[in-house]
Amino acid sequence: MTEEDQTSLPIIDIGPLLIDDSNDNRKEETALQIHQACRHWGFFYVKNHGIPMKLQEELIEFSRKYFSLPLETKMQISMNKGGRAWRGYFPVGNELTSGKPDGKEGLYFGTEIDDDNHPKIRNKIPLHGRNQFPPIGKDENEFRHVILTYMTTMENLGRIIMSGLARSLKLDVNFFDKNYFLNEPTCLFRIFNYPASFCQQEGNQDLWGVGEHTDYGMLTILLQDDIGGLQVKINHNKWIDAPPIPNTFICNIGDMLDRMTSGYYRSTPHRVRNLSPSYDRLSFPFFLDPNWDTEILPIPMEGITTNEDDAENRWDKASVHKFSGTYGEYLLKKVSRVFPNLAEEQTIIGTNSY
Ligand SMILES: O=C(O)CCC(=O)C(=O)O
Ligand SMILES: [Fe+2]
Repeated sequence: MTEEDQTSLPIIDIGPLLIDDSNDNRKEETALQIHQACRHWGFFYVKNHGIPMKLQEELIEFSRKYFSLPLETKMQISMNKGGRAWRGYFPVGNELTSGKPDGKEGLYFGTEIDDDNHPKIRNKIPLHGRNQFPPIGKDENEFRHVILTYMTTMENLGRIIMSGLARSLKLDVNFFDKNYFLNEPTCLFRIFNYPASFCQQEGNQDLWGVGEHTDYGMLTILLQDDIGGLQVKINHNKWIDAPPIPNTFICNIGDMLDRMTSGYYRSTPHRVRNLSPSYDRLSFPFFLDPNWDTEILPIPMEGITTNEDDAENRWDKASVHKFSGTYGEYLLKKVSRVFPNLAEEQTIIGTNSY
């Protein structure tokens, strides 16, 4: 099948990766499917992932309750109250993914660090710290508990998928843990609400819920509700839909994996537009990224033809193969650019060097 013929993303049964048995054949079969998906698409669905339906439903239900609150109530946990951790709520239009305001509002979370003596806090490292949780649920901690449980569950799932991805590259199954996560991956979690009919409104016709972009890190695991609107660019000008499929997650590889594999696995551009005239769309991307302090060096790819020549064709014209430094430095510059106002407040505006 040529790429032109393909109109839907593959669905991979990752059940074998979850089972700890000595028979590796089924794991290798899953790894082969991951290999094909990453080579052709950079995107795939996973099923048989083991994440309880109840947890997914609670997350969706509490989020819907929160976003339906009046703006001034939501602003009580706005991102600029979250200080250097850059956590909390941002209203529609505040994030500029591809230089233009996005038609979405959202909540930003990361690994919860509430110990002021933690080295990252003492050293005033941005994007680390306490979360701001919406006071939703029977008691004020109920949504908090669901979010933290979901994040832990996603981190575990992400590591399992990365073990399959390591197999798919003929690497040791713990390769990414040992070399890039170092027991402390950078985990970011976002909850987005794309208001109904935003992009159809007067003056908004050329805006997107999220404009074309690639993800910064290694692996994104996305839960979406049943509205749809995610589109994936499968070659230079062809976009296909990535519709919701019950009890699956969508995975996609980010720029760091593109860089580590010297372009063998590409990070694929995607974008979102909620076309529903009457229903808001919820989505829940979880980002499993390298350790903050790790330098992202390419993996030796023996016997594989790689391709680092990407800048000209990329959505941002910036090569992921030409920066030097740690993942934290890379991420900070990227995030500063999509939230310029916040970056100015924190005086951590990034340069345009990559
Ligand atoms: O909302 C979605 O479906 C995708 C969001 C996304 O692409 C992102 O946050 O990077
Ligand atoms: Fe994305």
